[in-house]
Amino acid sequence: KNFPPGPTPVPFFGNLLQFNRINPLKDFDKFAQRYGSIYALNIGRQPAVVLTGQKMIREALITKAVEFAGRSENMMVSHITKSKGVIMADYGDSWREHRRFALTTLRNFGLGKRSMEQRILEEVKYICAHLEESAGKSIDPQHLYHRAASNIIASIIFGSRFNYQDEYFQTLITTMEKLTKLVIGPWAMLYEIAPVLRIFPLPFWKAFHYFETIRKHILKVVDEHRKSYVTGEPRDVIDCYLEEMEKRADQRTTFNDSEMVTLLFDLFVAGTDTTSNTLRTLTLYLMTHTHIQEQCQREIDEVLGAREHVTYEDRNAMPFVQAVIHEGQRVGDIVPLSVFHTARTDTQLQGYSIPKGTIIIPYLSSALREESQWKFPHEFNPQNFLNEKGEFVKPDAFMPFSAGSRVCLGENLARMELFLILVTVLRQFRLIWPKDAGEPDFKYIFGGIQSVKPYRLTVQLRTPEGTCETVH
Ligand code: HEM
Repeated sequence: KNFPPGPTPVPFFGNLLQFNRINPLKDFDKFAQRYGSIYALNIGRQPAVVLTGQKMIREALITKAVEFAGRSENMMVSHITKSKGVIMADYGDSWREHRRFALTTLRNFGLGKRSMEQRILEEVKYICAHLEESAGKSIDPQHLYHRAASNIIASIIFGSRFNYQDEYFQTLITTMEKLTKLVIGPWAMLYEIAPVLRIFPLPFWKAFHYFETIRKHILKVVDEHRKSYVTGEPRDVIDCYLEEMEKRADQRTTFNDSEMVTLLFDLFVAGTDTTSNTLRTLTLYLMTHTHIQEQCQREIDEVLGAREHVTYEDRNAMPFVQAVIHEGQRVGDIVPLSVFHTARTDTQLQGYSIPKGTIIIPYLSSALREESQWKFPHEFNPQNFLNEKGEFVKPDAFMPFSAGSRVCLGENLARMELFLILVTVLRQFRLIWPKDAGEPDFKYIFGGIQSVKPYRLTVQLRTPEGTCETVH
């Protein structure tokens, strides 16, 4: 009663068949035009509410943050992770304590001697070395960015980066990729809408097996850490977690090995494709908008001069580069439907009744290209983030990290990575759309984490002295 309006569902599938499987976002827009900024859907038998536009999303996720901060227990991924860790953990003590722990630890000073910035800059050297080797040839930057983003997380979690050919690293990454594909694919959907199928050996069983492989991999590293860690001298997130467990040993605590494994898994999964897909989108736009690329390079050269490294602090002196990165995130639209929330209690939104347990879908893309909020909603234009004085400004509708109490906890790390990687790469290389590559395609492959289609890139060293430090 008094539930928001929406398209009529059919038995078993709900409204799922009314969405285009290749790109359902147009259908989300179509329903918003018909029913307004809040409308109802059925995902199978599960009632859901879609929030469209920055005002509606903010009202639910910020003004009523606690009411809408739940997570569903009925998704395949929550069954695989047993709702532990952070991403799929329901609102409660364990989620709160682990979120707080992760946020504190990810801050610069939480990880011992090597700061976050140093860890990122170390990885940037490898990116540049790879690009330098490829100068003049055309390459697909997908793997390079993906491995770099995974390695930054690996260095934070495990204490060291991996050689790109390392067998352990390869297995971990490929198993995670296979698992991610399954949990956001059609088999997961079937698992969720037809529980009766769960007993049959269908491909979704593989997802549980993959998680088990990852769990064992991570536990092996945790055991090694247990033997070598020194209290008061944490090298990485694992050491910090072990220390926290020791501190809490006498109290009732939610900290234990299986929560730790899922938290590490969460950080790895959430921090890899998101950042690397954003870098791919930005690279594509910079290659094909050379005047914007050159303006970034002029600003970078002016601010850095002969200095060896960029620092994160430099962003304050680079409003244009900042605007370009934010614009890349806006058009990149990497997590279009956020991670679904649930209503934790019976509540109200815009005068409608939302019963406890309703799935809440924050349609983040709708805010990122909302016509009333942006000067140029449908084009790649850094002016969206610059005022008339050329200063950097961030409009309220910029919410690629979502908002409220569940807002992405890796936001600062992601922003630091994007800035340090992009500035270093642009300082040393010219990014060129290969002559024989035809017309660039800016269309997306839809997904829980969205990406542009694969493309090829050519790089050229900008100046003779702009070579990278050699790494072995
Ligand atoms: C450009 C990069 C990134 C984007 C666009 C992004 C976006 C998001 C979004 C939209 C959510 C869902 C928030 C919600 O439920 O409302 C999220 C959650 C999360 N992200 Fe990110 N993310 C990025 C990078 C990262 C990185 C680098 C990490 C880890 C180090 C990370 C860790 C997480 C975690 C743990 C959550 C779950 C938070 C919770 O449920 O309390 N993300 N992210």
